[in-house]
Amino acid sequence: MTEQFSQLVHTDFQGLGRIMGSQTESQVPLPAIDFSDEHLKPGTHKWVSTCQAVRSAMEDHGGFLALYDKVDPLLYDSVFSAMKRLFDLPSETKGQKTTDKPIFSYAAQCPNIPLYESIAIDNAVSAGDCQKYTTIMWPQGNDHFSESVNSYAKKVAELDYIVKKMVFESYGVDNQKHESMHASTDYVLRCYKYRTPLVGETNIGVLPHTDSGFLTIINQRLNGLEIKLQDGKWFPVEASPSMFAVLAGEALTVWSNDRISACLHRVFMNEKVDRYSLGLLSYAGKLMEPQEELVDEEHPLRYKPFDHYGYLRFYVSEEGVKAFKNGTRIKTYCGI
Ligand SMILES: O=C(O)CCC(=O)C(=O)O
Ligand SMILES: [Fe+2]
Repeated sequence: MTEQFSQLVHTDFQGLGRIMGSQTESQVPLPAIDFSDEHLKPGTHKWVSTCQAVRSAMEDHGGFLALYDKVDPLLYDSVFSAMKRLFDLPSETKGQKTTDKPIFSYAAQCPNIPLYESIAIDNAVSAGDCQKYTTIMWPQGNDHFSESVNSYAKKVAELDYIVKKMVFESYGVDNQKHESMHASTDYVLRCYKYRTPLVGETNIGVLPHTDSGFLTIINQRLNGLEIKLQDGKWFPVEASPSMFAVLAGEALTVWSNDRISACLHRVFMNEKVDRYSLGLLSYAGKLMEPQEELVDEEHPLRYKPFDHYGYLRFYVSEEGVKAFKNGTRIKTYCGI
């Protein structure tokens, strides 16, 4: 892992660790929203009611479960077996530089989350970029890897596109703005592996945290992901090929001028086999600001224009780490 990320994970999660321990499992579920219905088309009743459900879940919990059947179970098996082979490569191979963007392309052996390992594939929705990434990891080539990763990322990006279109529409923000943001969105496919704990070792996979992107869409191979609900309880997400946890990241908080808080989530390792999961994260490639439709007397402007990659660089700076400990990272970076 990069030294910077190690420091970030180490210090970040020390502060967050205090949140844990006093919470019990939630009895009220996180809303599950159906995106598999073929009648879910813009303009229909179903579309309008789904937009409302998305907005409510985002405002209440910072996320929801999407039931989405466009990732075929065979593709799900294929991409997770490709991931396993990626993680089986030597650390020096996985740790190679694959992008200039500050997206923490490889993280492992973080002192306070020893089970966690994570790899990021930049712009996985592009067949060419998947191929490029694959050739760095396997100079002899690995078509199974690049093809399954690219097909998977494209399917999940379709869900990301629909969810964002609905969020924009639910707040009365023009669809043109959505299209323009979509055109400059960078998608990163992040793969996670958690080894089983040794005797006496922690079963914490990742301590409670929020993500720095706009949306994160997680699909897990094994249970372990938990989401903090409005009532303060933790909701455990069930693993399934057609169940995706859609989580608001800090960029969505800025976009929404604080109407939507980033989703707090964590991972536990409760099983006796390694856990794999996948997250499609989206970053704004262009400067982004709170939507004017979401600024009024009751909701005065809370953020300055936001440079997403600037934020990722700030994230690992001394000031960023300090702000994180105080729970003010996004505010310190671009708050008014
Ligand atoms: O493994 C998961 O399901 C989520 C991991 C995660 O939240 C993260 O690393 O940001
Ligand atoms: Fe996360």
